[in-house]
Amino acid sequence: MATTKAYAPASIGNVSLGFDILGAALAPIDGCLLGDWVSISDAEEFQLSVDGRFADRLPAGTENNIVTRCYNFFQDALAKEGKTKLSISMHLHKALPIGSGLGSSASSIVAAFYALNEHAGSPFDKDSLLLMMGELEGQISGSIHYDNVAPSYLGGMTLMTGQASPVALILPSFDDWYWVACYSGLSVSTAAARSILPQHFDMATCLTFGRQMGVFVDALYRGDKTLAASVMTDVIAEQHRKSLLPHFDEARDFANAQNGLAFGISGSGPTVFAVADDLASAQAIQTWLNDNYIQNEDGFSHVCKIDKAGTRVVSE
Ligand SMILES: Nc1ncnc2c1ncn2[C@@H]1O[C@H](COP(=O)(O)OP(=O)(O)O)[C@@H](O)[C@H]1O
Ligand SMILES: N[C@@H](CCOP(=O)(O)O)C(=O)O
Repeated sequence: MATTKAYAPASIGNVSLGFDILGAALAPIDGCLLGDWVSISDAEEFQLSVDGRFADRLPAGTENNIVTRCYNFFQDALAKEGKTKLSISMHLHKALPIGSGLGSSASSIVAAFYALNEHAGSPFDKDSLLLMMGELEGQISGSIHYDNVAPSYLGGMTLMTGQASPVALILPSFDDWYWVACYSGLSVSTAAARSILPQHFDMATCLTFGRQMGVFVDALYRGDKTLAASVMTDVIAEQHRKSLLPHFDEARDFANAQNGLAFGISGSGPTVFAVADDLASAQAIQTWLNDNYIQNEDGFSHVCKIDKAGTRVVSE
């Protein structure tokens, strides 16, 4: 029986400075897989089975799982192209907590579409698949944004173009940067965390947002780490969302005092991330976050590098 299994890494949406347009995929330095995986097998009838640490937090009912929606969307897309529909069953390994700010729904969506496309013999190109992924992410989080699906799919640090092709660009990143990601164990709904944001921003904020993005991309291409880190601040969402995150300001103060280069909310939180360019600082920040930011037994942290591979087929 033919089986296809795809893994899609966790991701940091926004990376502080790029609300909805910048994201980064994560690879823990201890080699563990931080992301969901989806496998597909030939079958007469569609079924979705689930397992994994956070499977029991998924909504009840196969039809309410985003993976089932991906399956239906993909089958319709095949039919529109005049191609034969798949006769399969799917399995989701749910490793990422829901509402964590680690791109949990995106990880399931990316792994599902990637596995479906591979299993079907790759009928859709990267941009077509990304547009499908963004559409499904939009259905679940309230509006289409690619800053989790694009890095999880393509790998690296990705910038959204707003164009149909290419949907996203992979930016250079610094190989010596460590990204400490700490999930507090609380759940913050992305849709709710989006609904508290203002719909309009003043001129000064818009100018800062644009300047920071431009400077950041230039600094990445020139390898200027100090300048790149100096513009990694969030003028859009952080001031509105940090009240949902107990100990956020103390965590930032500790990271800054520990040679941290940048600190912010991962996606819509409650995960926070800190960047350091030496392992000792990254580990000191991780220890503090473990002791002070984690709120319950669901919480965890990882010291990561950027995952440059993105989603990939993995063996059984
Ligand atoms: N496979 C899945 N993975 C994650 N969330 C799912 C999945 N299937 C359905 N959902 C639902 O989608 C919503 C995702 O919430 P959201 O806050 O966007 O999570 P995240 O920020 O972790 O991606 C939740 O209501 C969750 O129950
Ligand atoms: N740009 C989005 C990112 C949401 O990421 P998630 O991991 O919390 O789903 C936002 O900030 O709303």
